Amino acid sequence: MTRADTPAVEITALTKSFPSRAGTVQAVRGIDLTVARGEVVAVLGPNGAGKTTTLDVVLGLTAPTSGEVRVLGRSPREAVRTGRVSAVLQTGGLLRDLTVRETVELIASTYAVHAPVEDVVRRANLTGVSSRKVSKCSGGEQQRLRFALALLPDPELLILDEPTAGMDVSARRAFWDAMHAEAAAGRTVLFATHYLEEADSFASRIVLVADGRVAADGPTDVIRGQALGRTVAARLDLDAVDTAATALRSLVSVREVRVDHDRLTVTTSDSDAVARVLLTELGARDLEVTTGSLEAAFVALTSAPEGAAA
Ligand SMILES: Nc1ncnc2c1ncn2[C@@H]1O[C@H](COP(=O)(O)OP(=O)(O)OP(=O)(O)O)[C@@H](O)[C@H]1O
Repeated sequence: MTRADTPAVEITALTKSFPSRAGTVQAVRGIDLTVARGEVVAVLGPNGAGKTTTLDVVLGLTAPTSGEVRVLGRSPREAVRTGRVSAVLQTGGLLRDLTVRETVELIASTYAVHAPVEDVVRRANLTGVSSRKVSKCSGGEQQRLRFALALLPDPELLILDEPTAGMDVSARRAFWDAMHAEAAAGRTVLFATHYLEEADSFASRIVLVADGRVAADGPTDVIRGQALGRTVAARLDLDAVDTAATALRSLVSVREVRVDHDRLTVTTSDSDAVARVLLTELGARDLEVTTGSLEAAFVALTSAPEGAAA
C-alpha cells in the first residue's frame, strides 16, 4: 500500500470499558471506522454514546480494551508525537494571563518546525483579538485559539471533540468558517458533535454512534434523508390492516410500519408515495403526514438500532 493510500484513521473492532463502582462501563462496544485522507467526517451521537472515548483512543490518550487503531499508518501515539495529528478538545488548559498571540508563540516555541505564528492566528480568525488576554476572550475565541494551536505543527489530520459545545449560533458559525478553509485545503477532519445541523452543514460523511456502536454511516445527504423521514398515519378497516402493513413494508422508502388496532403509522423518506398508495390502493382514511424535527428524528435513529442500519 502506498503512503497516499493509507487511510487517515483505521479503527477495527474497537472496544473500551472502564471499571466503575457499579461494575464495568462499556463505553465502546465494537466500532469499525475507516476515514480516507481528505475526508471531513462527523461522529454524531447523543451524550454518552462513546464519541469522546473513540477519539481519545485515536489520539493515543487511552488504550483500547480490544481492537486495533492505526492513524496515518502508525500507532496513535507515534502519529501524535510526530505532529501529524492535532486535536481541539472540549477542554484544554490555556494560560489566562497570556495574550492570544503570546499563547501561540509559546506553544510554537515547543515545536522544532511549525507554521508561522502570524499565519496561524489569521487562519483561526484571531487577528482582531491577538493582543487580548486569554481571560478576556469569549468561549468561542478561546476555542479558536485552541484551533490555532492545533494548526501549528501543520497536521495532516485534525481531530475535534465537540469544538463548539456551549457556543451560541454566531460563535459556532465563526468557528466553522475558520475550519472550512482547512478542510477545503485537503486536511482530513474528524470531529465529534451532538448537533445534527453542524454535522449536516460541515461534514461530507456522518457516522452516527449510539450506545458504543455505529448506528449508521454514510454520505451526509443519505443520513439526512434517513433522519428527515416523515411519518404518515392513517386508519383502515380492521380486516385490511395487516395486508396493508405488509404491502407498505415492501416499499423501498418505508423504514418502519407500526400497527395499532385500525391505525397504521409509517416512517418513510417518501411520504407522497406512501400517501398515494394508502389512499388509492389500500382504502385508507383520516390520513395525516407529519415531519419530525431534525433533533427528534436523530433521537429516533440513534435509539432504535433495528430501524437505524444504514
Ligand atoms: N474514564 C471513565 N471512567 C468511567 N466511565 C467512563 C469514562 N470515560 C467515559 N466513561 C463512560 O463511557 C460512556 C461513553 O462516554 P463518552 O465520553 O465517550 O461519550 P460521548 O459520546 O463523548 O458523550 P458526550 O457527548 O457527553 O461527551 C459514558 O457512559 C461515560 O460515562
